[in-house]
Amino acid sequence: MLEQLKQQVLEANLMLPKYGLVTFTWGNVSGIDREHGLVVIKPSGVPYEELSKDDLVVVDLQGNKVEGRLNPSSDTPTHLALYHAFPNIGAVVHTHSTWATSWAQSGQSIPALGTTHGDYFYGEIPCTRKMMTGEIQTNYELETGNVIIETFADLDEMQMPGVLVHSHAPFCWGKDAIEAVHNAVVLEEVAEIAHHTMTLNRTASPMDQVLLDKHFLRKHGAQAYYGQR
Ligand SMILES: O=C(CO)[C@@H](O)[C@H](O)COP(=O)(O)O
Repeated sequence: MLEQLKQQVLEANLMLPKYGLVTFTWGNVSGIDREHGLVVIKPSGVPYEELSKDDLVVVDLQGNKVEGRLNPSSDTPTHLALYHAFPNIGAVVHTHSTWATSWAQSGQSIPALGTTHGDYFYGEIPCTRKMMTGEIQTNYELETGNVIIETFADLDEMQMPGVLVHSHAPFCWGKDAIEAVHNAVVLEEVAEIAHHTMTLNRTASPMDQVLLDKHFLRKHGAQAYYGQR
C-alpha cells in the first residue's frame, strides 16, 4: 500500500513539469494513506529531474517525519490541514502555475464562464481572503490551510477541487494524486481561458446555471452534484 502510494505520488510530481505547471521546484504533490494515517510528500527543494521514489518523505498526520532522509515540502502543514478538513480527498497539489497564480495575486475568483470550467469546477473557483500579518508571522503554511478551509465553509470540496490562495498560488486536490494533478492542469487552463475571455469582453457573464448543472452532473454524476455528505 505505502509503496504503491509512493509510486503514484512520484508519478504525479513528475507530471508537474510535464504539463508546464512548475518552474524550478515551485510545486509539490502529496498523497494520503488514511488507513494507516500516513502522508507521502515531495521533499523540499529537490528538482523534479532528480526526484526518485526513495527521496519521497513520509509523515504522520501531525507532520512528524516517519520515513525519509530529506526534509518534507515546506507546504506540508497546508497539505495536512486539507487532509484533516476534507475527509474524501486522497491527494493535494500545490503549484505556482502562471495563469492561476496571476488570478490568485489579483485577489479575484475565477468565474465559471464556460463548459470547460463547468466540467470540473461547480461554480467560480474561489480566491481566499488576504491573510493577516499575525497569521503570516506565526505559521504561514498552517494558516494557509486554515484560510482555505474558511473559504470552503459553504462549499463542497468534491464539487470544487481547487482554490486560489490570495497573494500566493493555487492548491488542488482529488481522489488520488493523478486526479489531483489533472485538476491542477484544468485549473491552469481555465484560468488562462478566463483571462482571455475577460480581455475580449469585460462584461462576459458566468455560464447559465442550467448549463453548469448539465455539464458538472454529466461528468461527475448525481452524487457529486447533490453533494457527498
Ligand atoms: O509556495 C512555495 C513558496 O512560495 C513553495 O510551494 C515552494 O514553491 C516549493 O517549496 P518546497 O515544496 O520545495 O518546500
